[in-house]
Amino acid sequence: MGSYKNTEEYAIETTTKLAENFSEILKGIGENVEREGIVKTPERAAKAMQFLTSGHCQDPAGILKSAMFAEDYNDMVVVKDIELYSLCEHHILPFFGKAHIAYIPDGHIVGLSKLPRVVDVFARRLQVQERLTHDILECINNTLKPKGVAVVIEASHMCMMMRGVQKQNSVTTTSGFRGQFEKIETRNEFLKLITSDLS
Ligand SMILES: Nc1nc2c(ncn2[C@@H]2O[C@H](COP(=O)(O)OP(=O)(O)OP(=O)(O)O)[C@@H](O)[C@H]2O)c(=O)[nH]1
Ligand SMILES: [Zn+2]
Repeated sequence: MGSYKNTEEYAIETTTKLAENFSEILKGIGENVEREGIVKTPERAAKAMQFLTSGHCQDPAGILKSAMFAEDYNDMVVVKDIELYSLCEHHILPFFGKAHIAYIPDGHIVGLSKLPRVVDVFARRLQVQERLTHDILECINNTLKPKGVAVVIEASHMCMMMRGVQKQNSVTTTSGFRGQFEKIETRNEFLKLITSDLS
């Protein structure tokens, strides 16, 4: 009997192995792993890590393909302010912020919710912000095959805030553009829409 409601979502052998390792980490930082507050922490941390990296075994192209609809709409579709939480692969600390996505259909539109789902699949991996941006961009480009696609991510990195250089207010922006968004007017229209309140 698991003590967490999401137990069935995780491979139990992996949870067990990770929990053993987290227990060693706790000992390594001088904790008493028997004390009441943290006796279940190795298992909790294991499940949290499994959740935060669960995108490694999900199929983002399949998510898009599950809701593509033939539609004769040829203008820009923008979904902005998609919140994201990922882990930097250097320190395994969170980076978090917003993704903005646009595409121009070429015969097919995609269910709107699928774009944030694709963001989550790629964010729930060990990442760098640049690769996360390109993963999302290429997935949409190769699967939906639109006339153009654009992705902008703005994020803050805990490894630059809590430790290291300790800068609390820096925001990193990454972007990628394909197809019609490589034209400056189309790109500018998208950038204007994501910075306005009217998109
Ligand atoms: N380009 C890029 N760098 C990242 C990202 N996340 C973290 N980093 C950086 O990865 C780098 C790793 O540099 P190292 O010098 O090997 O690590 P470090 O000694 O912990 O570096 P400091 O963070 O400067 O203390 C750091 O400059 C981090 O800021 C990311 O998404 N993209
Ligand atoms: Zn980092």
